[in-house]
Amino acid sequence: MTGHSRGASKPSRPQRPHPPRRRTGPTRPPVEDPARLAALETLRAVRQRDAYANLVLPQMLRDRRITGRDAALATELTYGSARAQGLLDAVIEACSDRPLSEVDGSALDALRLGAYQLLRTRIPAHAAVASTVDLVRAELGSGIAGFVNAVLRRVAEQDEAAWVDELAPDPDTDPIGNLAFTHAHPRWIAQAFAEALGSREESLKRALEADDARPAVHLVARPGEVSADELAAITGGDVAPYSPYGVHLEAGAGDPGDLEPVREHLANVQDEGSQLCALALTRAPLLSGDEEGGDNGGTDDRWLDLCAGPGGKAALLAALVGIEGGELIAVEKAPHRAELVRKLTSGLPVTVHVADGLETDFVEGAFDRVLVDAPCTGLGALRRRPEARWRRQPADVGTLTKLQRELLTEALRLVRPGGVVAYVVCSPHLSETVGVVTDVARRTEVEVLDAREFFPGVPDLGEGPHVQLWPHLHGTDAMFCAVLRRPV
Ligand SMILES: C[S@@+](CC[C@H](N)C(=O)[O-])C[C@H]1O[C@@H](n2cnc3c(N)ncnc32)[C@H](O)[C@@H]1O
Repeated sequence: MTGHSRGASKPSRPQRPHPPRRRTGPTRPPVEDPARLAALETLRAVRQRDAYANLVLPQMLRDRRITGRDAALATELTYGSARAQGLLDAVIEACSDRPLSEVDGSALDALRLGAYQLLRTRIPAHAAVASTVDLVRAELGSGIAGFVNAVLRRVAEQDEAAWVDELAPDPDTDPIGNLAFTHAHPRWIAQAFAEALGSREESLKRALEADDARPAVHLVARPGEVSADELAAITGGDVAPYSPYGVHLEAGAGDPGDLEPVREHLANVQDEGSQLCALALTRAPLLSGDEEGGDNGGTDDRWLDLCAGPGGKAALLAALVGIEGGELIAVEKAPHRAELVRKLTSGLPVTVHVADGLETDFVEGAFDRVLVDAPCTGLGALRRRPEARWRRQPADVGTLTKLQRELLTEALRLVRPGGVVAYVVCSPHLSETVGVVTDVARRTEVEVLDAREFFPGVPDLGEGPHVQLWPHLHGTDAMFCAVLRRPV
């Protein structure tokens, strides 16, 4: 994250007349430090092989039998360091005698881990520096350990607020850049949020803050099997505010995959926003396709999920259509993700097709309701995918919007006259949301419904007709949902 400093030149190294602030605390931690080692190795996997921290770390913790406080510490340090990477890198670079591009990758992982502890945790500075340097010495040798020690000591000379003050773009001339830096987001993402929010700075600040916080885990109770009240009682969670099937668990409440209702397929892990978007598809009124049918709706028993993997929404939709004796067809292009759909929907009336949604054998008008939960940048779920914000690039948007438009157009061909299509993305980026829907609606004969009607009880839905959810307003991922009906 270079280019965040106020001037064109690199900021001069801070020269502190006073001794560092945080020099107290426990003595050096033991070299045996499974939590930090797991964090360091996960950060390395993320950097070297584009791994996902939230898949690598839980597996590593299980394999190494790291539990309790150590597991909590490893999780906090890994996800926190991955999330704050751009901010940490700017500080590290300001404290280093060489550009980041010349720093050994493994040393950089360790520096991020150390800087995160210094700037964003209550771990005493001495312990943060010493434990990181010990790891580096053991793994990379004394030479690099000396470099890491020197940089981290400089990082420790001031707190996060002071570093932000020194390194962030000027709030008067670049308010979005300043907020992006402060809340550890790439500038282009903060810009995309600002455009979706209508450029109100206070909203952007709240959106970025919420995006930077550790999210609660949400569960969905399987309709017809268990109620949200029962699921909340079993798991110790709270009934969700908007989804009738939702339950919120406390942030950091352990691995939800270990919960009995999840193991027994009575519940899945699913963000409440995803639940609401799937439910919106089921709530939109159909029109009859026959000439005399008026608005009695006609058939409503064949639903399609055109981009189903890994299957969260498919499971909810299938449970609901199954109650009325209908079925869900789930299409997924990636075979391994289609397998996840099969697992997640076992016992439900679902047929899974491994196919490209643009090239299926289905005849035109074969379905009553179609969900297009299109591949997207995922900018709406950054809080759940720690490293994603630094991996995504602005160029990804153009490739994705082309596919999104094609999938939505195909969904409108596959739905019957009078049937409905929900277009959903986990992103607030206007190109992926309003841009796609507006473009397709201009080329296709379609009725754009006011999607807000299908989110009953949910506040702050703006002027419509589409719905954009936000972490800071709704406690959900930033899901977007448009509902379109094919004219009869
Ligand atoms: C946003 S995810 C869907 C999430 C899913 N609906 C859920 O709730 O679990 C998009 C999925 O579309 C799949 N996909 C991408 N291109 C596709 C295509 N052309 N046809 C069908 N599926 C596709 C991706 O592999 C990915 O699994």
